[in-house]
Amino acid sequence: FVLPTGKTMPSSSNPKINTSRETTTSLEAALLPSIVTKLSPPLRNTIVLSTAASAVAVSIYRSHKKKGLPDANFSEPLPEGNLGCPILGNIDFYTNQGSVETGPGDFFRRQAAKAKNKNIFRYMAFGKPIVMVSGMKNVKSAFNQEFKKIRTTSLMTRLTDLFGGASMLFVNEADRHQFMRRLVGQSMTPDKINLAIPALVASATEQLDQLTMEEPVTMEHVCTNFTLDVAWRQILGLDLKEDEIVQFYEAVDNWIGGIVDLRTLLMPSIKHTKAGKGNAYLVSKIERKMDQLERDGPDGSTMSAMYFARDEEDPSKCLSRDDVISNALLLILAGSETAASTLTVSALALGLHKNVLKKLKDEQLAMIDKHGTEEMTREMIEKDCPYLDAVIKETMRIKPLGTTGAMRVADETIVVDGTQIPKGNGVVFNIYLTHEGDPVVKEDGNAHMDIVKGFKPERWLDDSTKPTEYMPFGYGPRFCLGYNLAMAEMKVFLALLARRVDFNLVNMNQDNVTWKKASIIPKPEDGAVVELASLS
Ligand code: HEM
Repeated sequence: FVLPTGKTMPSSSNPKINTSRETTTSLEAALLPSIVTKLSPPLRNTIVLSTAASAVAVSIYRSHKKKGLPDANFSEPLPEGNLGCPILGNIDFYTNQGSVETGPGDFFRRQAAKAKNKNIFRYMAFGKPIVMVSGMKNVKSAFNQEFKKIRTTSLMTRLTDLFGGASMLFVNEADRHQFMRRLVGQSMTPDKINLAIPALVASATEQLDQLTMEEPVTMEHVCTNFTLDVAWRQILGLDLKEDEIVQFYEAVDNWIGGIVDLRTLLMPSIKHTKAGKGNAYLVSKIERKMDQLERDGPDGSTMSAMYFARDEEDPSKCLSRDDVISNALLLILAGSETAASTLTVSALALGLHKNVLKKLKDEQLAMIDKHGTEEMTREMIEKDCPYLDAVIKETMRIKPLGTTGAMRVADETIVVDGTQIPKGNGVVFNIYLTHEGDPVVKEDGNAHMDIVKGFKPERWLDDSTKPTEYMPFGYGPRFCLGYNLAMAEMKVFLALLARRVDFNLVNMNQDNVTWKKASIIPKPEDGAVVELASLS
């Protein structure tokens, strides 16, 4: 918008221009009404700049308004929902995402509470109207269109940069996505998980051995260290020395911290952010591991299974180095924080409900009676620990993913629950709102979603009380690929925890549970600080 002032046009080049005002150029003269050209340069520039800025604002406003319009080819109405400011959208999406009362995702719960149909409503963020879909019927209807009419979007390119853009999460072609899932999935079959159980037991034991009765223990740290241990040992197959382990933890922490921090998305370049540096560290570790695998051949790690995987449909096909890097990053991100947070919430729930901890311990004692202390296989955990399974399911029912899964965009207009989601709109699911609507568990004032009043693992042990509106691992073609590993990892940890310790919460009690405002899966505000009452 800066005007080229101070230059004199030669009068011969355009005789019509009044050259008596030295600072008037042909461009200005052509663009401005003659009265404006007679004004002094500062005033003239102010008017021109304001006019230009207003024109740009009006054009952005109009284009955003257009984005919120229905598809005229469809008769269904748009879902309800206030899109906020036409340019910035719902400001509190950025400023008021979570609350200490319920954790992340509070923005969506407030929006849902305002809508008549809380299972489908609109909001606006990142300059795009987004439709939030909840309830299994609606989720199935929308997300069965994955790859056909909706796809994940690189709307937030910063995120794809941080994730590794070649991972399966950002692949939008059905065949290529299936190919990646087949190959990466070869490392996650029940048989492979069974082989990984000793490594999971070793990782859990390593963390539990460090517990002490001398001072309070923050369970979030213990659970995070456990899942990170699984990440470097089992997923990446690294052999880290003590000081390198600390470096690894820090890198993952900075990297994931950047992904959940909206400010990272606004940076012009992520390279020099903490998140970018964490990402670069991990990529270098993965690169070196691939060199080692190439040199020394396969080992028992998830990385090795991915690196050497051949497609059973066409054995000449394998994952490229970039594919392996991006998917290894995805596994660390998808697998570490999610499982660590869920375990931390389980620890909180066990501290709040000592009767549940007692039942869990009794089940483990029976397991020891039957199999001894040394042996643990996937089959044993599956067959002999129904209560352990119920505790984890109940934790994930009450505190699933706080916000949404990956953002999708509608490539074509789709119809869900009698409303239209116009082409170009964002589409996301909400797991919390889906669980909240379950008819079997619905109780007065939604107490069933309260970790104090509603945490009842027993509901999972009887078919008549089992929730059916339940999707903690997502839905459809993108259903969590790490489901088997996640369940095994969490079960091994909680089984060993219940065998070895009894504990009391230090800061929280039945009247006082608070949550961190921002995280992928909700976490107690203090990280579940406990005092050990016994340790073996
Ligand atoms: C408590 C633990 C976990 C929870 C709650 C969880 C939840 C989810 C959810 C909700 C999705 C679907 C996202 C979407 O559709 O937008 C997903 C996808 C995925 N998860 Fe998990 N997950 C967990 C653990 C893991 C683990 C341990 C791994 C692997 C090490 C893993 C790997 C993946 C992958 C690769 C995808 C993407 C699949 C695709 O795009 O096809 N997850 N997970």
